[in-house]
Amino acid sequence: MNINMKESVVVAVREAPYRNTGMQGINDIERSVLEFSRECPKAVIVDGTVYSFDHSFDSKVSQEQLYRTLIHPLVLKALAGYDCTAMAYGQTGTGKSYSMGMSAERMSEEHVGIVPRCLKDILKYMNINDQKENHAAMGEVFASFIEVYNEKAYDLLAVDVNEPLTSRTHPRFTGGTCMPMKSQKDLLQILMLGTKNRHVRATNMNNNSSRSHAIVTIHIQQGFQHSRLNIIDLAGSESVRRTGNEGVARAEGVFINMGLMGINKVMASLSAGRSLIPYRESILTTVLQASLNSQCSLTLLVCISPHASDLNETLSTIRFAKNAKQMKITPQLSQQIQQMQEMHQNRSSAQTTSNQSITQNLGRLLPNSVNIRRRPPLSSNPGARNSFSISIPPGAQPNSRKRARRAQNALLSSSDESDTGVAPTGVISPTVAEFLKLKKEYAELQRGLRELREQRAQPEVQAEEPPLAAERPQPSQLTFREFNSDLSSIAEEGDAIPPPPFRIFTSSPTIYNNQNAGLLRMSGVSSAPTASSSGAAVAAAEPMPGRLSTRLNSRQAQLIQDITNGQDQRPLRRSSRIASQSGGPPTERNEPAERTEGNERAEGPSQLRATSALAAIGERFTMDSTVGSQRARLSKHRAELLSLLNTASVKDLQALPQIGPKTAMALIMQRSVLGHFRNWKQVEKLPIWKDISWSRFAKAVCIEIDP
Ligand SMILES: Nc1ncnc2c1ncn2[C@@H]1O[C@H](COP(=O)(O)OP(=O)(O)OP(=O)(O)O)[C@@H](O)[C@H]1O
Repeated sequence: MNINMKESVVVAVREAPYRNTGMQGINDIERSVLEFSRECPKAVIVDGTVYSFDHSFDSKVSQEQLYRTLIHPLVLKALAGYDCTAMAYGQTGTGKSYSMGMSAERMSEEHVGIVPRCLKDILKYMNINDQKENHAAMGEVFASFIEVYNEKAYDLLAVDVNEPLTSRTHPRFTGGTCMPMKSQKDLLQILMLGTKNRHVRATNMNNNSSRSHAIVTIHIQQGFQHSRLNIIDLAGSESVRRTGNEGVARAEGVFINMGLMGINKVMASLSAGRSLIPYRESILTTVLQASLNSQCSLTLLVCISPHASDLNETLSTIRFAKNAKQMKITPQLSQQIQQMQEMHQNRSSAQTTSNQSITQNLGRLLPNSVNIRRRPPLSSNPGARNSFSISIPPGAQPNSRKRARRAQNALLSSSDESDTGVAPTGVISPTVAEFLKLKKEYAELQRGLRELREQRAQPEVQAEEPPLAAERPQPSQLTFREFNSDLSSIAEEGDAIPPPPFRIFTSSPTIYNNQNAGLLRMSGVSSAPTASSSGAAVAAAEPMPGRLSTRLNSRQAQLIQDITNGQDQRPLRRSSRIASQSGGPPTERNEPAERTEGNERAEGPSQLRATSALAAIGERFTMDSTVGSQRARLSKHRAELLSLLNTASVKDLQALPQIGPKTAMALIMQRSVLGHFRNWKQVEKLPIWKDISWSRFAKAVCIEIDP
């Protein structure tokens, strides 16, 4: 098959089948306003006027035929490293969700839609299967599922789906949870999870009308190359008069139309070849910035109704399709990939001078004022990759700093020897089943905490009951216990802690996530001019299951404190004081912490997590106990603290004693290079500790005590 990689916009129309009128269950017998002619297979005749597109499909077209003709070329492009988008647009009830295959319902093969078919082909082409040791695999595939509902974006795979990723007040979008895909079953599971959480409602026009715009993104990672296939099911444009919606449904309709209008404006600007595209006018376009831009191949499927009563909407949809065709898009491999390819070539062509060529390549990116120098490999870690550093003069302009940082990230990823391999080291990809298990545990934990709070809120009832901790094992406590026994056993094996198990693709090269900075930069909203700062990105990726362990620990700390200490006012360490000032443990997402005078310093859940973990540390070491249990507690503590070090952001790290901004930054950089810290010995040998700073730190966080 010949694929034109440079073909920019492909537009196709699909006729919807007749829908039931709802009047005594008789089929609609209106005359169809659509005609399709054999002589002109790419055209559709709407009420006598001919409109030509790249493809036109009547209502008899099968799902397979639609996929093969329209989407399969896009899949091949995505596999070749191009970012691609398939988008369905049209009036409500015309079969957009059906075509896209967003549903996880069991259905016969003939009804399976675009998303599962795409994934099936991608997995097939990349030789990926769910066998444990899959050496033949040519890369990795991940999928995320996001919806935009009422001008807020939600991660449908997040631990807490009610927490918006972005809203009018917080418009930064950094992408959603990415789950590894090894089989169709994995996809089915995330579709089930996503569609269960997605907003749908019965309206006059559709029994199962999507009230949100949904985006499934399939990330394809092949060595240093990362491309995305975005599959977008837009909610149907609707006329409030015809749908007869009232109240919430009516408001939803307004938001749906607002998002669609935003897309129209973006498309008009791209058609006019303007450099300033109004992505910020709606949350939908903010989220779609990575999928709807001048470099991303677009295939638009417009679904139109054959009913005469829908003629106005059909004509409006046709106009939309015509405008889309005018868009000036030049699909190209992202600059990042080009750079990486260039570097790769340089490296393989001259092995001995490889580092020089990387430096030279990067040198071109950098302003003259910024110097690159190469550091020797970390002697303590035999597997450590060569590390580089870029020194930025204090007076450098903000732009120079930005470019330097970008180059530093590229440098880090290029110095990663795994960049030509399948996966970056230090990242474990959990299965969907593992994720669901974690999610269930988290739900149990929340329930347990809720029950606990309720009981604490009723002291008189509680007084009649036996003490809570001794009497009734809460589901959350059980979870904690299991979780801790895992941690302890890991700790006993030499403090080895698994790295954060989940990978989040974010829009910006956040220091937090830059284990493979090149990869991260290419994902999410790749070229967002308002790329988020590391802190913001961490906050936006908050429901990141990879940091669930830290969340569990802080919850645990709270639970233990609640049960054992009650209102105990023992003096705490500095960090613990911060925790207590900040109003204690993190609150649940839907119940923001009350802002009191004292807790103003606690700036976010991640900060709270770090500080409350420290509170737990303080508590743990002031309690009397036997030597044996102290030893167990110490290994648990060391393991937990190491886990914190492996997951915390720059800001979180600064909550630890003896860690200032510079050390925090250096720790994060080292973590990025190494993948993760395997044990405390490795941390101790890092070149970041000056003179006696390590021993001070170790003393302050109680990890050097040998019980
Ligand atoms: N080509 C088709 N073949 C068989 N059934 C179809 C076809 N197109 C749509 N349907 C059916 O029509 C109904 C409405 O379709 P769907 O929910 O996909 O519409 P929609 O455009 O996504 O609507 P909304 O925008 O309100 O979400 C569904 O029951 C779907 O199964």
